[in-house]
Amino acid sequence: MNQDNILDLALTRLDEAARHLEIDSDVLERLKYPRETTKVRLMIRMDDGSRKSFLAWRCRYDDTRGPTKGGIRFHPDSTEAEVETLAFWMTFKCAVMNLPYGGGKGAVQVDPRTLSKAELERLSRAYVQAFARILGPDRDIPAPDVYTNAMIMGWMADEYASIVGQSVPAVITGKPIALGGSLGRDDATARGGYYLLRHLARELGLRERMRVAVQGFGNAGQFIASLLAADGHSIVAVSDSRGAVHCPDGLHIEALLRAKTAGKSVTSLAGQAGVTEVPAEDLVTLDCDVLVPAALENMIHEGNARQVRARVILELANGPITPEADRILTEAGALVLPDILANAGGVTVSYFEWVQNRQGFYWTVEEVHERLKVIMEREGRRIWDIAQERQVPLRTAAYVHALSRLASAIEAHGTQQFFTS
Ligand SMILES: NC(=O)c1ccc[n+]([C@@H]2O[C@H](COP(=O)([O-])OP(=O)(O)OC[C@H]3O[C@@H](n4cnc5c(N)ncnc54)[C@H](O)[C@@H]3O)[C@@H](O)[C@H]2O)c1
Repeated sequence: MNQDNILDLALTRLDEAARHLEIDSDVLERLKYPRETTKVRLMIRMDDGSRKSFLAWRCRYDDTRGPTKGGIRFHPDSTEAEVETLAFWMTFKCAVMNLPYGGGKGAVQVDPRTLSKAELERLSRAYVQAFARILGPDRDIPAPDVYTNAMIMGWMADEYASIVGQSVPAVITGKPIALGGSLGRDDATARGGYYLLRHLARELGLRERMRVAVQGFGNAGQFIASLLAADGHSIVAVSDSRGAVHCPDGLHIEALLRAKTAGKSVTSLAGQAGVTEVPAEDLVTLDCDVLVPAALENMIHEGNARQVRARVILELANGPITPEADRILTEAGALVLPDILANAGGVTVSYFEWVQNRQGFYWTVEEVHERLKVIMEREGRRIWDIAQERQVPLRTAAYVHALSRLASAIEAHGTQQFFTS
């Protein structure tokens, strides 16, 4: 995702939502641009004694509803435009879920697989040193994203504590449990999507035993497959970067998980009873009731959208459907549960972690699940109702819902009408 116009493309969602609401022009002026994007060059010592530099960014897109919140990605293709687009999405995701946060995002342009563990630690600490004046539990709160994890968050929290001279666990979420992480954070994204799907199953016209295809068998993909399989649904296909496997009677999830734990591809199951290997790109076109994109951006595009046979798509990945593909799917009658709602379970449990850190009082996993369920069902229902009332796709309804919350917060500071009347 490194085209220069990706933020412009993302902003078309804002314009579309604005057409359904009567909002002050101040609101759009505020939301059309990121509040601040800081770019730095991080310099670290490599294991061989040399020094190497890496570009890094932190964007705080909008903080009207609270401190900015969003992950840090370590990826060789990261760009400033991508960071700003992801921060824009976070602004809307937090508003959809009514979390008291604005949206932010960060990135380092690096392939972390080329670094040793010690170099990775130095890079993570250098990121916090560079951005410490922007970060803070009431200012900007990072979390993991692509190729960053709980250990990296632990190093970052530790570095922040040394800079400010005290432990401040609420400055970063997605930490290891031993350092103040929340129970239930590991499967939160998938679990949120699972609660949403279960809650709206009747309205979505889903049958009691669904056939599900999952694209991307990583964190989000493995957990959603396990949760749905445990309820008796059939996972008919899964894919990873190396290929896909298909079994119309349902794949054996435990065997797939074992293969991944052993470092093998899902395709290693091919050849077992009824299991065939198919090219990874064919997964989205297979016959199923629910398609779950849980890999990367732009996987469903103009070139394959017409072949999608699923009637319901649960977007666990961020931005897996291009705007053209979205139009094709909507015209064909597919129902897309959009990313800013469907994968918001992750940031919601991050919010729970921040709350627990600030209270110094920790919840059981059952409490985390119950609170997540309540929020997913409440906001999912509201978005379903908006879509029905206004006869718009669920994605537009989610943006309308978020924009009305953002507009109320921005307008509460006084609108043009207030100052001129
Ligand atoms: N993990 C979270 O909490 C979280 C929260 C919100 C959104 N998301 C989004 O969900 C998506 C997946 O995140 P994750 O944390 O599960 O990442 P991950 O790295 O654990 O898993 C990604 C999976 O996608 C597979 N993949 C890569 N290219 C593929 C291809 N061409 N075809 C099929 N599979 C391919 C990889 O092999 C891997 O199995 C991303 O878009 C991420 O932004 C994740």
